[in-house]
Amino acid sequence: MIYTVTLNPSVDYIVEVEEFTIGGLNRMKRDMKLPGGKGINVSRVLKQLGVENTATGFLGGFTGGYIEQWLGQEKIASDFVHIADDTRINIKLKAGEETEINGAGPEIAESETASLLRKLDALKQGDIVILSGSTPPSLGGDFYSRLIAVCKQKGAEFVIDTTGQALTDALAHGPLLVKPNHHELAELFGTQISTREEIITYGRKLLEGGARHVLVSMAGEGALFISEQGVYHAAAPAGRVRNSVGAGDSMIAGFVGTLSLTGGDVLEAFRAGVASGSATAFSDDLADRQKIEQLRPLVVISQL
Ligand SMILES: Nc1ncnc2c1ncn2[C@@H]1O[C@H](COP(=O)(O)OP(=O)(O)OP(=O)(O)O)[C@@H](O)[C@H]1O
Ligand SMILES: O=P(O)(O)OC[C@@]1(O)O[C@H](CO)[C@@H](O)[C@@H]1O
Repeated sequence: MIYTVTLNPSVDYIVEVEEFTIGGLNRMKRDMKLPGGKGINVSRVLKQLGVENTATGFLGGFTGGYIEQWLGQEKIASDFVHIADDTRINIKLKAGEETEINGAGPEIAESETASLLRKLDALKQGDIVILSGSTPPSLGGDFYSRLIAVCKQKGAEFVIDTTGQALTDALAHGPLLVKPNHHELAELFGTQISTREEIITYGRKLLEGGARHVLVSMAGEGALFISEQGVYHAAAPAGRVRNSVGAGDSMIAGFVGTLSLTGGDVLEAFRAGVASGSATAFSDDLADRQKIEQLRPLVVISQL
């Protein structure tokens, strides 16, 4: 079974204005309220790909209820800890460019933390746990380490999509996949990255640090895949970008879902990852199956 863990879900409030005036009254041209948070996005795209999975983490209040109901309508199995505080609302403002304002996240009580750890007790060998997104401040910086320890103890594989120290600490435990974008990769090493060669150099360091597979996404420039099998580039298919929120999560879903469906074909997984990321970038909501399948044959992979 594949599990996604979203410690800090969100209702993504996508707001489109013709022109944004700071300090003035802006009227929305269009708005959408979507379930969000990185692991939840991964779950929704996995479902589109026909990969059954269970979404877990913390949900609370009217916002948490909204997300749970949406997942239910899409027939995605969910097993969240219900918390007393409200799940956050993240604002995604579209005014030509995309501006994001993400909430810090709710207060999580110790008893709620203990409930999540108890749920993970059911993990077993062969399971894959996808740990994605930020951690609400009340959980403390090392919470992912505790979850990784449970995965290891149960013999489950894990994927981690987060930033900073939590990502660095996770490497030594052998994540199945890490997927920084090229800006996050540079930040992780406290450096500037301007060429493909530099991305490969720093991406290899993640592999040497313990990751089994490394994807470095580069938005419209596609992605690099770095693993023991070699280094590959995939160009992103061309299309009109509508909403790139969740493109990275879709890429993780495409990769992990296809790896699991094919029994380990990493290049097919890479292709599906890029197709899923781009399919989301070209959609208002996350990618659906039809769009992913349409783009899959258009992804050109070359070995470097
Ligand atoms: N403008 C775009 N055109 C085509 N494909 C895109 C575009 N933006 C994203 N993608 C696809 O999605 C993948 C992931 O995108 P990106 O590098 O933006 O990830 P990310 O920064 O983690 O995204 P996010 O945080 O918005 O979820 C890219 O490798 C590419 O395949
Ligand atoms: O604040 P975090 O947890 O880092 O990111 C949360 C978030 O920006 O990530 C998803 C897109 O990847 C959105 O659905 C959500 O709003």
